[in-house]
Amino acid sequence: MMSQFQEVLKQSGLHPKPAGLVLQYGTAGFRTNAKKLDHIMFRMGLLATLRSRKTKATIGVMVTASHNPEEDNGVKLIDPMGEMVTPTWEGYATQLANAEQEDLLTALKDVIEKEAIDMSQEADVFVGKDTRSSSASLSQAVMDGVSALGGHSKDYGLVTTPQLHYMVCCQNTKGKYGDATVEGYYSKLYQAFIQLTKSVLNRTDDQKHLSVDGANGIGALKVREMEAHLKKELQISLFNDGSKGKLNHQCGADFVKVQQKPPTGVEMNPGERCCSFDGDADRIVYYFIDSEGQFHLLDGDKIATLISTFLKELLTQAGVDLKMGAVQTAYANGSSTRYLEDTMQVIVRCTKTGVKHLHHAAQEFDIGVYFEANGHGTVLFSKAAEEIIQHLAEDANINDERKRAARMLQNTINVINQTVGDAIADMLLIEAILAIKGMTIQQWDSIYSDLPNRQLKVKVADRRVIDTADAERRAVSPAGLQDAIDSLVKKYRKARSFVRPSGTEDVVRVYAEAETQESADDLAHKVSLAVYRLAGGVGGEPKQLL
Ligand SMILES: CC(=O)N[C@H]1[C@@H](OP(=O)(O)O)O[C@H](CO)[C@@H](O)[C@@H]1O
Ligand SMILES: [Mg+2]
Repeated sequence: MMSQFQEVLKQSGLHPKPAGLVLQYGTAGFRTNAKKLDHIMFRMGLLATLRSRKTKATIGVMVTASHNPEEDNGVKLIDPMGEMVTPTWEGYATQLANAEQEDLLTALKDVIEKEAIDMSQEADVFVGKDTRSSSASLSQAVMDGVSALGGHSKDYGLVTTPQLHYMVCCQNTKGKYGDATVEGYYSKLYQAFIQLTKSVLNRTDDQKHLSVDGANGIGALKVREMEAHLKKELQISLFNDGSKGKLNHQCGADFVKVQQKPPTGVEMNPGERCCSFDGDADRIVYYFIDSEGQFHLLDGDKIATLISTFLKELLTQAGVDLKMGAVQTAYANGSSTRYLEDTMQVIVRCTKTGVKHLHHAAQEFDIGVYFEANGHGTVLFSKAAEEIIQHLAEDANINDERKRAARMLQNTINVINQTVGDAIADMLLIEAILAIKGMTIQQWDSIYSDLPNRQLKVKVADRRVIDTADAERRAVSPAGLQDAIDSLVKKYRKARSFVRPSGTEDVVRVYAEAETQESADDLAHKVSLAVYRLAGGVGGEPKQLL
């Protein structure tokens, strides 16, 4: 044990912390300019090793900054079942990250003591990285941290974030969830996809075709890898594959969602289905242009609706009574919530932003469909629900329709990545649903109409002055801000607006929706001004959108 600490001391000198630098484990781990992250990575290697000893299971560490610029990087920890690391340990991550060089051992020993960790336990850590130029050396720093504390690391190299979550879950369930290899991942997903679509006759090449914007990131590489398996049942045209463009630059799911326009680098013909991944392939959005050249976005809300409709129909056909719910955040378009609740009669929950909150809420249902509006989401099936479905699929005494539906539910379970939102898995499920329902993207889009909306950012001196309640839908501080928002919202029809400090960027986010785009833009702008004035805005006043 003594020698482990000496090793940490020695090794940490090679990954020194810049004095005074303070970073926080936020919504999606640590995320900032890559140059500031070497010590963080080393220390997260240390922490993952402790977490592995504590849980007696394999822990994952993913090096990525998702949709953020190529110059940035980040790191997130994955718990044994493939879920985000538990909040207490996020706190340890922050403590460890911010300990000055000379205090590192004390901070480390503090965690060991608080958690009563047996340092003689084995420790295993799976490490993955995205395609950023800084990712190679940063993931090496993670592995240096693991080995300094006597843990074993396995380097998966270039993988998507959801692939690494999947590996961790497979490993800790001893293969019950699948094989902990990239090959195992593809084979599980594509077999389920082929099973789902095999009964659909006469699909034309047009129906099988999908354009994918890989955001010049890891998702593009992985789509290429998987393509061969799909046996032409899905014919992908891949754009922004990383061969020339810059990661996430004018492309990718976040760009398309926030800008509400097509990415650069994608050839689009009217009516053709297109989708965009983000930089670590845990988000997906769909879109198309119509014959008038107008752009239509099908975001996480539309995806959640499509999947919920499909599952509800299958449950009815299979004749099983399982409690299904949908989980959204305040960013969900009001029309989607109304459609799910009123038309589909599905229970809808609203949580704070951040996948861990949605994931947690979705676990309350037999079948929980959760999606952030930005396209991050998946479906969770309770163990009981999986068992009921499996029994039904194998039951010799039920009619063909019920059996067919039960088998489809089974294949849906297999195609989806239940550990975390997964662009590739979600894409396969969506493509299968559209094929089975014989639906075009236009038909999908017309299930309900989005309310026009706008997202803006405001820079303030300290975004922590904004405190929110009611799943971030109301600002409780600073004084007067919520009143100001309320009186602005009243001036527009079908309007809603809220503000919250971002957990990944040093900004306050403003969201507004209303009956017309002009009203949504105007409301978002006026709320931005209120934030600027009441919450310590810096730089120039927010300008009216042109
Ligand atoms: C409005 C929005 O899209 N916010 C995103 C963004 O979080 P912020 O806390 O809003 O910066 O990044 C998170 C991590 O990727 C994602 O979970 C979340 O949905
Ligand atoms: Mg991402």
